[in-house]
Amino acid sequence: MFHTLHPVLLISTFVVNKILPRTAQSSFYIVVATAMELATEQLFPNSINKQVGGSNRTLQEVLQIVLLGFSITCLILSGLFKSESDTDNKKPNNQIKNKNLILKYETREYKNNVKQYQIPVYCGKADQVAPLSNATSPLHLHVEQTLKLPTQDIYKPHFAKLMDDADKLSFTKNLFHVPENITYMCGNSLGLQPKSLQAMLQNHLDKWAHVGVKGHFTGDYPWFEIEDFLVDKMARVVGAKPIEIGIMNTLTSNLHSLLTAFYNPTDTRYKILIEESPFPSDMHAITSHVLSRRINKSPEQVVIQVGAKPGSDIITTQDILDTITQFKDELSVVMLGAVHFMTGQFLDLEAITKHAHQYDIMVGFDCAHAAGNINLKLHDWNVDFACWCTYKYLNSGPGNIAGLFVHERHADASMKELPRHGGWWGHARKTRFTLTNKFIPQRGAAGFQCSNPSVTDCLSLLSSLEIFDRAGIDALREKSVLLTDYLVLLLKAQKELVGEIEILTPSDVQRRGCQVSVRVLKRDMDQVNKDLDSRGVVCDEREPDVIRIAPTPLYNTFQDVYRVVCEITKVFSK
Ligand SMILES: Cc1ncc(COP(=O)(O)O)c(C=O)c1O
Ligand SMILES: Nc1ccccc1C(=O)C[C@H](N)C(=O)O
Repeated sequence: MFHTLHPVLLISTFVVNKILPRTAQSSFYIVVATAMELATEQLFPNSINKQVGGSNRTLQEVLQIVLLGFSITCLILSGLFKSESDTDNKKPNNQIKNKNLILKYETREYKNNVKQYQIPVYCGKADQVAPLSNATSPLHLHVEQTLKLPTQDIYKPHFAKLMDDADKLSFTKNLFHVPENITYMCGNSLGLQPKSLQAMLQNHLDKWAHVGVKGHFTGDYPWFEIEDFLVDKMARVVGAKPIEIGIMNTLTSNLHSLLTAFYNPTDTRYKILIEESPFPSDMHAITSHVLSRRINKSPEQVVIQVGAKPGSDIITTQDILDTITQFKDELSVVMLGAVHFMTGQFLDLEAITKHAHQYDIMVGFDCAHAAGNINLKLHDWNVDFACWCTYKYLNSGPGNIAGLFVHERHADASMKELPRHGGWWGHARKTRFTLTNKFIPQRGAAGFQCSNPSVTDCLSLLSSLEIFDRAGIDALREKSVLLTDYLVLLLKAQKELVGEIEILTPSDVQRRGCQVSVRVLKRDMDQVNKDLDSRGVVCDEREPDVIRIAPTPLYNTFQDVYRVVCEITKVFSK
């Protein structure tokens, strides 16, 4: 049928079908047909009613038949050329369009964040779709779907305010003392003070002043069971069951207790795997165990380290798994930093644990930079043990009491299976005061306690955990992903920063928390940090050349992030 049609008819039909929605096309052809009939009447007024040739039809009737045929042909053809506007009406839900932009989404599951995000896989003008280079982030999705803005607005100054206005968690900032005239981005080192703490501590001091020793068993928070007020809340923050949580000591001393229990060197299995540049305290703890156990091996023979490939700062999961496989018969324990203090890389705890368990290797993590930062699932990921401090993202104050996790499956282990540093607070509560000399540990992580905890420490932690309960760790993580995504996006967009800085932290949101580590390439890092400080931006630095910036969802805003990037840009523009 095609080859009999006039090319003009084909082209005009194609154009009309591309431009008009189907509903408008039929009206268009009827108008064209009527216009042609009217034009014939005007041009040939004398011939219009005459009979054509030998037939008994007038010219007008013949014209009407021809034009009707023309309209029907055009309508048939319209089915062959799909209109852009028609696809708009039946828009598949993985595609978003506005006047200038077409974005196509692909659903990706972020198992560690639980949530499913749709990631834009290409972006461009409707007729020249191009791969999207830097729009692979949940922030873009949030913008398109929640704020209904074109993604290019992300770089405009009013955007940060729009994000803050849309933030369901904006109420939490006011629950903290935020230093005046400062943009504080240092929750990775020390969290801010909850406003509720002062009254809590004052009540505690008043109670102590008024009732003395009776305070152990009286008042709102009887000191004898003070940790009970924290355990459930802490369990929710790190994805654990209450039986798996201990509130005690400090991070490094908890790591020592856990190594005593879980590091069980034998003649053949005595090695410990740790990352190449761990926080020094972790390495000190491990090497001191090698010496104190008198296992007749040097730390060099015991400690295996896995690092990033040359030229990279990031350790690949595959390299960790391969190292475990390589030393599978000699490894006793894998002990890694869940979020690396320097690079901000978040390891795949679940994959590492699963892999090591195949070879009966115990797996533990230092969660100093992960607790309160990432919505951990320590129970579900089957981690054997973990420890963390509470003064960073958990805002309990400098040097405060720490957390410890021991998986439920070890809850009833005997002292022989999991030796614990005995102490009366870890002893079964009912007989704690019978002063028996036989140590019977409490079930679960509580059995790792030694001494009665500092009540001021516990209340300090409680004031922050109450805020976590109000906000919810999943919602906080969701905001954190957007905040940090925004920071990275803005940093990458500043032409003044090109060649001046390099971002170390993984770009994949699954593999990082809120912290972004930036390497200062040409300038003196210490001077850069001082300049930021003088401009009211508080970050921190790690030798030799890294600045750490941690937008913290509890008290940082999108406007804070915008301001920090402006100040960083000014420092590097000098
Ligand atoms: C990863 C890591 N591990 C261990 C520590 C030491 O913690 P603490 O002094 O509370 O024992 C820190 C920070 O101080 C840390 O960042
Ligand atoms: N507790 C401190 C006391 C003084 C100075 C720093 C700290 C830190 O916590 C540093 C942090 N652990 C880090 O990731 O570098």
